[in-house]
Amino acid sequence: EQLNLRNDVKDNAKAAQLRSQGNKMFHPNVKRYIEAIKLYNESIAFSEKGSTERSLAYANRSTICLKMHRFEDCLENIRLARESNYSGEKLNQREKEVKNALAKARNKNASSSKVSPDVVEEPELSYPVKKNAPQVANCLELRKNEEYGRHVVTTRKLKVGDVVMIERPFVTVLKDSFRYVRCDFCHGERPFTLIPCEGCTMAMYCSEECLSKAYNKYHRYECGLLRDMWEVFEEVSLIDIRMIAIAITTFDNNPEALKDHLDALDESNVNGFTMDWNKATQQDIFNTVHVLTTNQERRDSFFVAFYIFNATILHTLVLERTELGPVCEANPATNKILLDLILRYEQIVECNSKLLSFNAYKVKEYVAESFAVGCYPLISMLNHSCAPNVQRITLPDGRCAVFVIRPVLEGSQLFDSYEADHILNKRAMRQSMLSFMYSFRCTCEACTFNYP
Ligand SMILES: C[S@@+](CC[C@H](N)C(=O)[O-])C[C@H]1O[C@@H](n2cnc3c(N)ncnc32)[C@H](O)[C@@H]1O
Repeated sequence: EQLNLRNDVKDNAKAAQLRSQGNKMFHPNVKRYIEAIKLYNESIAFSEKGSTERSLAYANRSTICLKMHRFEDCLENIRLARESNYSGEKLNQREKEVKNALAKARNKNASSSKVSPDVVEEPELSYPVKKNAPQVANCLELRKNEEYGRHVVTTRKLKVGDVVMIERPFVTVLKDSFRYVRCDFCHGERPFTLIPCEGCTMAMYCSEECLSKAYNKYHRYECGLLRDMWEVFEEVSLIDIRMIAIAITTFDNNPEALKDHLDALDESNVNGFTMDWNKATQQDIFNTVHVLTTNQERRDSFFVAFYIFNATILHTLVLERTELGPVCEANPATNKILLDLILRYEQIVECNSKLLSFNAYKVKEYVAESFAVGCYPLISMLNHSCAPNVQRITLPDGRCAVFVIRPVLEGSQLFDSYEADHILNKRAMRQSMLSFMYSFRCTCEACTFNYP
């Protein structure tokens, strides 16, 4: 009650309010079209299916598309508005206008010899791949010791610019500011044509295909919880619930099968560097995430209590609002495993999640802007240094490439930076952040010699 938890429901009045805010941004004296599009999208997400509000928001979005010469997108919005029972005449005129403009643009393109498609160069691994793990160069090995736990070592000398890992994320969640700009499933930037989930106000998709893939892969278990979880705990809890959802769908939506699998799993035998990814099932891949470090034994009891508190709320909501409720009620052992997993993944996310970023152009310089948070099974094996020798770069499709940024000697460990590079942060601040979030005291060269 104190957290003011409530079901996420469509709300046409709120949709109308958001659309009118969008209209203010669209006004000829303001012309902040992207802000307007975001507000129209939020209005679409809040509106009920087939409602006047939804049709008006699509119609307004079509106006912006026309203004921005996005003719195909404009036609798509006209189609969506009509599908939502748009009743006015305005769209007929707009459709004519846009079809003419489109025909002209096509004629112009046909007569122009200059066709310059955007060619994006994709990085490739700089060395032959591991036979069992094509996402990793064959010179990388996973080792384990007292000081660092599991860590990644190179068996050959590496030079600056080498690419040694390119990995797909196991799970990702959009950051708030991109919720009404990017597809919640593929994260493609499609603000002009997003369509909403009909069950919640938090997820929009670039296509029916992504909507249905997301639903089957995880959204059916998170749909009713996302808004509350986001309002109370922000992104971390959203990845947590998404990981639980993926775990359950991986076992054919059967939590009992997941429980049996976990009961039989020997965690000490799971090693993503030696596993055969060419033949790996979804369950094998799930195992590599399930065994990521939680640091639970190193955490202060205050934090463990905090995680338990969060997990209890999430668990209660899952029981109340998803189809897992009756299953858990009938089987206390499954209920317990669900709570254990929520608590475990909350902590896994805390110390293993990475930002997915793109290069944004802001006031005369490019800066890395993060649009999502994700978890990568093998990249999670990289330990931290405030003077790292590798750097992660997000590729357009969400894969993460690991580049060497300082020469690395044969037999040395690869070190990533957990957003605590000595160039950007003072030692005291880095150390307190690392100890708070990752439960270790950093003894890297930058900390030892107090690099400026
Ligand atoms: C993303 S995991 C890295 C892999 C981890 N060593 C393992 O065994 O799973 C992050 C955790 O590794 C440990 N870690 C990372 N960098 C470290 C370092 N420089 N020194 C000691 N421990 C470190 C901390 O426990 C941290 O929370």
